[in-house]
Amino acid sequence: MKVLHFGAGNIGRGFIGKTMLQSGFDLTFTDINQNLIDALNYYKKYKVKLVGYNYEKIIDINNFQAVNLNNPEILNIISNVSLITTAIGAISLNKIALILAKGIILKIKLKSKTPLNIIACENKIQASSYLRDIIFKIIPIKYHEYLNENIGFVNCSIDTIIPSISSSFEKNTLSLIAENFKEWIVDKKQFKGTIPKIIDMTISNNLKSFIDRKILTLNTGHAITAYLGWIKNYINIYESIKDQDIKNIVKNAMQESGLTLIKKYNFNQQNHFSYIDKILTRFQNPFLLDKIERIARNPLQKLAKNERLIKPLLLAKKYNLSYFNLIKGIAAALYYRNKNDLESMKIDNLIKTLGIKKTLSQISHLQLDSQEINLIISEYTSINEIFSKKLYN
Ligand SMILES: NC(=O)c1ccc[n+]([C@@H]2O[C@H](COP(=O)([O-])OP(=O)(O)OC[C@H]3O[C@@H](n4cnc5c(N)ncnc54)[C@H](O)[C@@H]3O)[C@@H](O)[C@H]2O)c1
Ligand SMILES: O=P(O)(O)OC[C@@H](O)[C@@H](O)[C@H](O)[C@H](O)CO
Repeated sequence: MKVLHFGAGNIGRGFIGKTMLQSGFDLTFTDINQNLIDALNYYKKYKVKLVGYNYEKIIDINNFQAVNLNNPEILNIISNVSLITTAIGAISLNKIALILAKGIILKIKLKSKTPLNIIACENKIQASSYLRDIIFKIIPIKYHEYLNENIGFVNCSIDTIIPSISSSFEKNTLSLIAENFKEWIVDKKQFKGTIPKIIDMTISNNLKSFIDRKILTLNTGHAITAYLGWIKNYINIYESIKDQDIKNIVKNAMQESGLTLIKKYNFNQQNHFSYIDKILTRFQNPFLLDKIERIARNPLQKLAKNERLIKPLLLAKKYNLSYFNLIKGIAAALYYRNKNDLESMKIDNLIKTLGIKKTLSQISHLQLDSQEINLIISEYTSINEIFSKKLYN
């Protein structure tokens, strides 16, 4: 089976590319970073080192192609593959929609009847449906029947931690370190044609709860670990989570979010709290060297209403549950300032122009004089007394 993967970054090379090749597929990577495409074509191989507690395994990855997204050949490839996956960052999905639409129109003109499934493997709730809506707006209505019959937009939940590696464990800069844990769950109902047999991919009839479970637990806790750790000048996630004050806030915030999920989906509380403890152990993995900067990236996105920090807060409010530790995490996110992160600098500018309250209301769509916004602001102003503030690196 032919597969095209958008985004040859950490998860693209370290998990999806690896998985597709191990499943015996013909894989092409595409990316906007020409240096990366050149490196993939030069080395023609890389290694993924899987690390866990008392576990290490090196996997050789080879037999793939790599093409720049701007290479005109990409349209032929899109029209010809049966599976497309993406891992480019949720905010970039709208940037690939046009090229995907053009490739699909070419496929229609070539009278292809081979189903194409598209799986957006981003940390965004129902990312493939989001991409589908944009593509449907671009492609003329006369082709929509074809799209409904032949193009599957398959939502997924994807969980495996793959850090950005600054010093590789070997000369080939494409090689990566990844954690041994992996969980990739896709929605059974959204596939067109036969569901491909992909190793490490689990098919579910109940995906919505799995997506919320992952993003509103792991990513909620990860983000809070990063923002609190940044304030305390830690570099890596494992250092931050080793700090008992931070760990307490993170664990309590994950449990606050967890109690909303238990209420919403009727999860078993003991199982869900064990799931939280397992995630905390994963954050503590010292072999990953996962930088706080990677986890804290794009705070504007992370502070959005439907995202990992605000969504559990609103759910807790709805169900009349406690949310004080989530408030601490949100306040910490507002402190994130990193010159390498444009979104954090945008938040800084907004705070300077609008003040903290209006900024937060604008970013998160919380009501200006709501109880939760007042609690966040109060935490924001007092956070400096608890931790040593660090505004610029
Ligand atoms: N790394 C992880 O641990 C992990 C785990 C689960 C999910 N994710 C999700 O996967 C996505 C990618 O994360 P990552 O850590 O691999 O990031 P990354 O920055 O390492 O990789 C992203 C890649 O996408 C490329 N890209 C960006 N815009 C593009 C475009 N318009 N067209 C083609 N390529 C483009 C970039 O050049 C880069 O190579 C994110 O949505 C992230 O939330 C990451
Ligand atoms: O990729 P982001 O920016 O949405 O979130 C950063 C990390 O929390 C994330 O990449 C995790 O490592 C991943 O979601 C683990 O499954």
